[in-house]
Amino acid sequence: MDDDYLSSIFEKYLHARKIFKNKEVLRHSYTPKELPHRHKQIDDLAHILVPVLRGETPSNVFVYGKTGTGKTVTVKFVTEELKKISQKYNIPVEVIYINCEIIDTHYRVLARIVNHFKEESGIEVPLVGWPTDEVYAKLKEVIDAKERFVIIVLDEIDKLIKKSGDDILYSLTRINSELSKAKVSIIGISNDLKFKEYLDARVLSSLSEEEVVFPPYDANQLRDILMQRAKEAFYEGVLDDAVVPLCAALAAREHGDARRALDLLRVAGEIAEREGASKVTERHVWKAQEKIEQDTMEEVIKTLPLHSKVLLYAIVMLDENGELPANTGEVYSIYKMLCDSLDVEPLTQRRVSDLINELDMLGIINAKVVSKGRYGRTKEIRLNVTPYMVKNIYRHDEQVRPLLTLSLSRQRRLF
Ligand SMILES: Nc1ncnc2c1ncn2[C@@H]1O[C@H](COP(=O)(O)OP(=O)(O)OP(=O)(O)O)[C@@H](O)[C@H]1O
Repeated sequence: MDDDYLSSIFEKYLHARKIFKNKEVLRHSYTPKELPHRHKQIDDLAHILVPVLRGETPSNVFVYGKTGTGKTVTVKFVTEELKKISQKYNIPVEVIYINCEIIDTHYRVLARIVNHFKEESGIEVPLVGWPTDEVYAKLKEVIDAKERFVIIVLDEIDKLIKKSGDDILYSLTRINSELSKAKVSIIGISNDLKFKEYLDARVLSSLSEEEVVFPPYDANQLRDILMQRAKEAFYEGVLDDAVVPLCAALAAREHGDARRALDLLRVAGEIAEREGASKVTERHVWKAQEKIEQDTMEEVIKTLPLHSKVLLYAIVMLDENGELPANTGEVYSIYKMLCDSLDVEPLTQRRVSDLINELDMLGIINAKVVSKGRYGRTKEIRLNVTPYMVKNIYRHDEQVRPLLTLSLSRQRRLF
């Protein structure tokens, strides 16, 4: 790269029209002051929590709806307001927000609650090491130190239950009978309704004393949400008229996900900025869509289990050798060779056939069943991502990195 090239990049940036006035407004962590199209849910939650202001314990609530429907932001919005108003009237309310995707064990949830009060109690539980019973006893002690309401928000509660079972909910939903001064209420949030099956019937009924449902947004609603955020995020006149409706329409297709809509708008702006463009146009939105899809796919591939990664690499090798579409048997024989070179025990062909279906469902490959007349039916397997993408991911993955040095013809000669 020479000096001229670099200085031309700087010049371009310097003279480019500014796109973002405040990009933070489009980030997931930003809580907007208004939440269009969530009045009903805000109202429902407010009515469920209002007993606090009269000195009564609110019911537990189960909040559910698909991803990006505004559950977290609405619960935070309502509980923040509740805190403000309770302070005004000197009613002691503590809200403890716990993201169970990160804090995902019984022990860690209890520790997080105890540590919320550490300044007041002087007690801090380490991240590991204490017997769980002892942490629970401390939790009761610190919570019950005074008369107050404690609202515990368990966001992504399904992750906690799947990983650690429902003991934690069993304890927390019964805790009020063991306290003398404080009162505890739980707000559980989830985008996965199936997790209810993992719950004991009594736990489920006390968690869902009240339920608040968040339906997906439609394209018009997403447009309003984006418009409101776009006004603060972009300079005036920078967004082409078609940009917001297109972001809204694309995200509405993805089960009405406001997070996706905001990401599309932000990434489209970033792409326009990088190009030195003076306006964000539909073309930038389409590019943003492509980039987000690629990033999501990369994330999915990164988190595949080992055997699926090996299997995918067998398909990549066949693709690079011009041998796709292939059938399950052909893919299986390469997969076995690759397992051998990694020193891992291969799975059976039947199990691998299931993994092929899973990769197909994830959109990484295409496995179409075709009829071969009297020879029965077989699968035609094709790759849906580029070999380049897969190799790039595997380069940073110790377990499968050795596969990158193998060549198909050499492997075949060896076996
Ligand atoms: N009505 C709304 N008005 C403004 N912004 C919204 C609205 N609904 C959602 N958002 C924004 O969309 C993004 C996703 O919302 P949120 O995190 O609350 O979704 P969620 O339902 O909790 O999703 P998940 O189940 O994936 O956690 C956030 O950036 C949030 O600020």
